[in-house]
Amino acid sequence: MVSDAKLIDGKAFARRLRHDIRDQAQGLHARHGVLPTLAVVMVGEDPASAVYVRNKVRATEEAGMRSVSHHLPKSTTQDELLDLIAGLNADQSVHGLLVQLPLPEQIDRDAILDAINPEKDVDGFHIVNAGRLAVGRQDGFIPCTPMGCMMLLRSVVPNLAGLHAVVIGCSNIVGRPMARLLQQAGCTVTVTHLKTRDVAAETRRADIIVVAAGHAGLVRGDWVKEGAIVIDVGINRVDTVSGSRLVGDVAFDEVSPRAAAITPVPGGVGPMTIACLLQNTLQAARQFVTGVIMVE
Ligand SMILES: Nc1nc(=O)c2c([nH]1)NC[C@@H]1CN(c3ccc(C(=O)N[C@@H](CCC(=O)O)C(=O)O)cc3)C=[N+]21
Ligand SMILES: [Mg+2]
Repeated sequence: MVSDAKLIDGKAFARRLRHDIRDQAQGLHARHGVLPTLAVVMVGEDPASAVYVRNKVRATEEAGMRSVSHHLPKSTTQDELLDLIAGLNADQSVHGLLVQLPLPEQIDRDAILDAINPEKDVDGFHIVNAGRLAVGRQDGFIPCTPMGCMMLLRSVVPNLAGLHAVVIGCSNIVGRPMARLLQQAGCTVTVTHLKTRDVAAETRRADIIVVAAGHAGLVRGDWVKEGAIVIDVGINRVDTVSGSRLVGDVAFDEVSPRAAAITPVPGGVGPMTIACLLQNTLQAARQFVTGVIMVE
């Protein structure tokens, strides 16, 4: 007899986390006079990006932190964007800095990401922070989505050591850093990607499945072992007769009866991504304070 999976409530988890962050941000401000500040840069008119940026700005302010946003036209040149980043890097009142992706095609994404001061790189996308994570150092910024996934996993299974985790997708933003974090937590990790011959054969053996493929309903019921934990990073807008709705990369109705625990979409990983961005912004402001104290 199968019982329904335990729903992992990312929205509630994120709300508690944002509340804790708010207290800590206030404490930092009271003790050191530093108001943690996040600069968000968006280029162009991608409607989904505009929604995410608005949500980030609102969450930052609700957590008692300051946000500065810069919205540049779609025609912005790479040099113009680099100039803006240089100014924000030099601005002592800005602790965290992110450039919303995707960028227009005339701009080289890696050149932009690598221009951000790594100590302000709250997305954790700079090559220095990717490198820190890759070699297991603890002093970098961890990308927000994988960080949020780890928190949700640990809320279900505090000790992940020895479990077999399968990550579907190997982007620099989710899959790769996710695999590294799982490995550091003691999991045996398999990463599947577009060239993998039989993804389902891998997921069927998994205790933990993290899917970030950007493919609605990819993970079917028979891909999942009874009692597995399933983390759905997918955000797919699909059209229905009554408008559009958001679905993940997991065929939720098929998978949830088999899984021990599963994240919904919406209300799972997405809200955690934003809460972890605030966590990283607080960390950036703390490190700024520590640096100032050491210089004094
Ligand atoms: N430099 C950069 N950093 C990012 O972190 C980044 C980015 N670029 N580009 C786009 C992706 C996407 N992303 C999401 C954040 C929150 C939700 C989120 O809150 N989702 C809600 C639903 C939101 C809705 O209803 O549309 C949920 O899943 O419950 C989703 C996706 C951050 N991204
Ligand atoms: Mg979600």
